[in-house]
Amino acid sequence: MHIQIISVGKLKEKYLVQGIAEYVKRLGPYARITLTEVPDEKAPEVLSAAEERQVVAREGERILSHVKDDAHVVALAIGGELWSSEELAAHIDKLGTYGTSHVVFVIGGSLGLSDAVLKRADKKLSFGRLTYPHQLMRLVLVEQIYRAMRINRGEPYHK
Ligand SMILES: C[S@@+](CC[C@H](N)C(=O)[O-])C[C@H]1O[C@@H](n2cnc3c(N)ncnc32)[C@H](O)[C@@H]1O
Repeated sequence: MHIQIISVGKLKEKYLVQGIAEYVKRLGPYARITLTEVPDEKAPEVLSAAEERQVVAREGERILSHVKDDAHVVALAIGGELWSSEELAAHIDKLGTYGTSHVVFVIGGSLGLSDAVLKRADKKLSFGRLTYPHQLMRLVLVEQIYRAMRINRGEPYHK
């Protein structure tokens, strides 16, 4: 299975770069993982609501330009469905069983995801009602994908 993670902005923090690289390495035997970073829209700190919508829409267009038509898209959204790790594992397993070979996880930028991206998403997944910084979210997500793969293979991992 090809798992692609699309996120907004260049990852800068060294500890996040290293943590993500570690989980991508661990995921090697389970799936092909690709990380796609789209540029964030440069904007002043203070924006009107209309300007914020424009920023999010532009970032959304960049995200969607990397989404293939046949890909199954899971958008990370605070208001999305709440799944356990086992439910995420079961979802990925089911996709593989029914022949989906390309799964895309999408993480928004600091202002979130556009309506167009949310509309394209096949699933909206919430990691709870807390707001995570978008760069940290990438590390949390790769760990959960790794956990899901271990669950699906029946392999031991931290409870
Ligand atoms: C800083 S958050 C954006 C906050 C923005 N106000 C919103 O409501 O989407 C950046 C991105 O990280 C992801 N994210 C942050 N917290 C999340 C959570 N609890 N569950 C799922 N995704 C989350 C989402 O993809 C979000 O677009």
